[in-house]
Amino acid sequence: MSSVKIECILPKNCRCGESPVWEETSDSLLFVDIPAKTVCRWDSLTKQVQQVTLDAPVSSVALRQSGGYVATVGTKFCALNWEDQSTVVLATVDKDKKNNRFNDGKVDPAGRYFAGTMAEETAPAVLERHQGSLYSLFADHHVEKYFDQVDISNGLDWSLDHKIFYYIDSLSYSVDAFDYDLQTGQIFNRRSVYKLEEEEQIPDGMCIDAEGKLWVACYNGGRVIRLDPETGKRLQTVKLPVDKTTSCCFGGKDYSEMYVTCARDGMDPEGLLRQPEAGGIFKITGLGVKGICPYPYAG
Ligand SMILES: O=C(O)[C@H](O)[C@@H](O)[C@H](O)[C@H](O)CO
Ligand SMILES: [Zn+2]
Repeated sequence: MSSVKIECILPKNCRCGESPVWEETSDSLLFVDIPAKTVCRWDSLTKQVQQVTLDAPVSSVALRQSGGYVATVGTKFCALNWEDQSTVVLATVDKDKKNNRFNDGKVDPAGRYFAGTMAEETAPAVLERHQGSLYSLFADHHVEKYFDQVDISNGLDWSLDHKIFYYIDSLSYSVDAFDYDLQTGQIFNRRSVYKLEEEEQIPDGMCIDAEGKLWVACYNGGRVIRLDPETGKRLQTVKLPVDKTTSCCFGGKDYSEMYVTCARDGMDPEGLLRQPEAGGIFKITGLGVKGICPYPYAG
């Protein structure tokens, strides 16, 4: 029986922490603070955090095969050079939707950078609906659009055999699956694999573990849940001392630790007194299951 331990490893006051990604080569955790327009890198050995501030909300970050990172910034897919803090725009989406921005993004096993958009929120989960779309940036920098009518494009990951794409549109309160063609990057046959229960609140970021089970961060639910996408059953709930848990990834030695981001925005003063670690980065150990390493963008 494993004993689960949860600790705040970085008291960060993120307004909306998101997109945790483990970088093995630097023993670091990358993440973003969306409204603060920052990409952060926490070195697990020195415990130091470095950050780069960009010129628009940055909603996800990913590794890049050729070095440095890629990030979704406003409605642009960008390359990010960490050393000189410069960005290069690789592609722009939603040009006709001035109030839109990207939200969560992740690289597929073939190196395509998937990310979806949403209308800018006036308050957490309050926004003009059906404005978002799901896209991916191929290695040659062309963009494909999969579908529109998305409310809040959020968590995404792929099955271990690369044949299924899992996706969350938060306001559907559902974790969905598509058949996935890794060769072409096409998706087919959408269906729901899990509907959130009321106390689980809003499904946000997601990652898969080495047993093919899904971990979903529940915004306002203060927890991550482990799901079996084959049976549609919840296998485990891990509660955190903060309500606005936004995303999760595996990292650390052998990907045996889970890192969780969360938000402060939308909390009232009383809530912030009760949950002073809101906006910090959390580490969960003792889960007894490992994750898999993140795929780097191929372009
Ligand atoms: O982190 C995200 O994905 C969004 O950008 C956030 O704003 C919240 O999570 C959302 O409001 C809850 O659905
Ligand atoms: Zn999210």
